[in-house]
Amino acid sequence: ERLLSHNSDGLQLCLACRNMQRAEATRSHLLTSHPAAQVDLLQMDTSSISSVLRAAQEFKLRYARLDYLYLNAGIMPNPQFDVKAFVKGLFSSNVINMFSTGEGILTQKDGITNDGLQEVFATNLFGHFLLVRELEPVLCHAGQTSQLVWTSSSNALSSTFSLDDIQHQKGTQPYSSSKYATDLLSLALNNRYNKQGLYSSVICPGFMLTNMTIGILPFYLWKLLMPFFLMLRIFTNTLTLTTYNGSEALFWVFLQKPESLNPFSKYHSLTSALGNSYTQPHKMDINMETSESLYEKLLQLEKDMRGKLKDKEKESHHAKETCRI
Ligand SMILES: NC(=O)C1=CN([C@@H]2O[C@H](COP(=O)(O)OP(=O)(O)OC[C@H]3O[C@@H](n4cnc5c(N)ncnc54)[C@H](OP(=O)(O)O)[C@@H]3O)[C@@H](O)[C@H]2O)C=CC1
Ligand SMILES: CC(C)CCC[C@@H](C)[C@H]1CC[C@H]2C3=C(CC[C@]12C)[C@@]1(C)CCC(=O)C[C@@H]1CC3
Repeated sequence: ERLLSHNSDGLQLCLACRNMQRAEATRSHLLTSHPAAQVDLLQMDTSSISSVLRAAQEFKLRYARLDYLYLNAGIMPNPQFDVKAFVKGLFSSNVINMFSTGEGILTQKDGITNDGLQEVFATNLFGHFLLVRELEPVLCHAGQTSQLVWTSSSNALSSTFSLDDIQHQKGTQPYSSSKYATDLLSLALNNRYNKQGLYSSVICPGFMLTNMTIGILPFYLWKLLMPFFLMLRIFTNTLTLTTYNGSEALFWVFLQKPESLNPFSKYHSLTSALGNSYTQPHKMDINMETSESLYEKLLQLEKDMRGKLKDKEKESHHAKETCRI
């Protein structure tokens, strides 16, 4: 919506969504305020390898070029709020950090996808990684730049991520781990693709009340807490609260020259106590060595998963042939 308000003439949007009914509703909403806008839809479920491959194929048939790819889809399933850790945090010197990152007070219950991957990892990271790899021909063009924009989080914590368990099978903070892996992956992509004109940046929308976070507490409690959160903005500017404020950095990045952005920075949407939104970079807690190791592991996993998919296709082809005989 913000992109269209800025430039609805020259912009062609393609919304890649898992739920076509919701996608249609979004498209209608955008067309109501911007009747001349070009808004296309594409069905894609980032948690499913075959869906991502199909969507990428379809995209390449429809379009010759992709200038901006917003990698925003994300889940935080079954969030559990640790009241004890929260109360302890309230009386510690870490209290502001707790409200801006959610560190130490949230855990999740992860699931397994049909491909056999951890659901949070597959949805938040691996599906997007595959998509970027598949869309390389439309993203990399001589003499032109393209940009990947990842929605990461202030909850991306190195303590929750391990190179020995990139899917976070063993822990209880898959969300945080997937977001830290996002930061690492963006750096590795810059390292590999900048020469071909493809740049990657990471943003953090701050804390917003959305479908993802609303279930953490009962709805009436959020309502009651709203004045408290607005007051807290005096101490931390990370409480963006609305999606409009949260999208500030996503929009800001669109306006920048990709070459001018720092691959080690995360661009934060922030909102001041007076309600003004702005974007500020913060250095990420990442290094090139870990980022390259993660990239190698993702490439290996991609190879394994493609192998499995081929075997499945062969099996079903064989079953069909046997049926015919
Ligand atoms: N809310 C917050 O405070 C923060 C959010 N973020 C990040 O912002 C991003 C947006 O989240 P937010 O707006 O808060 O939450 P929402 O749940 O409102 O949005 C998440 C979006 O991702 C889509 N999505 C989820 N899973 C899949 C999938 N498998 N395939 C395709 N699309 C999928 C959802 O589709 P559908 O409509 O079908 O559900 C939805 O549109 C996420 O990456 C999140 O991690 C980061 C920091 C803070
Ligand atoms: C008075 C209390 C009951 C208030 C509790 C508030 C917390 C539930 C929230 C405070 C900071 C929030 C936060 C997130 C979730 C909800 C809080 C912990 C995120 C972890 C959501 C997902 C993200 O990507 C980052 C957010 C950081 C802040």
